Amino acid sequence: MRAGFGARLAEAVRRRGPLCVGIDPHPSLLHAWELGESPQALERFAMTVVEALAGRVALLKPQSAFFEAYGSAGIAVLEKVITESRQAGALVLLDVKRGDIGSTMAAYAMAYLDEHAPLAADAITVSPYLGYGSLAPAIGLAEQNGRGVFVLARTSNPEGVGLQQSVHGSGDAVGQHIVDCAAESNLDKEPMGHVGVVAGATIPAGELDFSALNGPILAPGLGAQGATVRDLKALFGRALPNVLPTTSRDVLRQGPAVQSLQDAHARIAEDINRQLGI
Ligand SMILES: O=c1ccn([C@@H]2O[C@H](COP(=O)(O)O)[C@@H](O)[C@H]2O)c(=O)[nH]1
Repeated sequence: MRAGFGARLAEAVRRRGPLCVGIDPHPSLLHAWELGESPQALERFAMTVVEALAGRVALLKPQSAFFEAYGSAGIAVLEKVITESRQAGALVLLDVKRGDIGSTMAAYAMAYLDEHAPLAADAITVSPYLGYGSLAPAIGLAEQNGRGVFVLARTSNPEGVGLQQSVHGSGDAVGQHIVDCAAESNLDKEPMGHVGVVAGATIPAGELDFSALNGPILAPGLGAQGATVRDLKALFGRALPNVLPTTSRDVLRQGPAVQSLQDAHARIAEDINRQLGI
């Protein structure tokens, strides 16, 4: 039986470091790489990133939207990205941000977290807007299969502030409430649980308390969205060992040469290690 996602992630980060790289085939990047826009271009782009980084990073994060845009041909490329990244030793966090009523959530769970699903990833992102409880089928199936989920708590985009800082019925801000719900799911799990949260690297320091989380924190927003490695230190404090700093465009812009992608990853990873000691 596969070990729990928390244990698998902790081991991967110990070996390869915490920096997660996103595979976001923006049309503008496909053009910058002189590939044009087609399913073949999508495949060339995505598989170049896999070739460059799947043997080096703990976690790759394909952004599903950019693959879905090409219909079934794009989904076929996404399947290949997931399979080959995992074969090269990277864990795959599929950024699909799914969320629905429980019975439909169960179908999403089967699509991405079941052993035999063509798009099965090591973890997926999920949205708690229909209530944290509605995510139970995904949280349950993930645990059963040694996989994980990352729940949006406080996103990196400026539009998220009003909703995520508003006060929930519990009396806490919505973002903090989600962190606390995830903490409950992770209670007593060693070395940490399989329910992570997403907290943007762009949010103000001190807004969220992660002390009880006992799970991973995905921190997007580095680089293209303006956050710096230095921001992470103030923002996450003692929770830093659980943080997975994440960047997509900052690395992808350096392509198409495999070596340039690897150099960009190494530069940011070194900066994280030097400044944060993680
Ligand atoms: O709060 C969030 C949640 C997810 N994302 C995703 O991460 C990447 C960021 O890409 P960059 O090029 O490094 O800006 C992208 O796929 C987003 O959908 C996020 O940015 N913020």
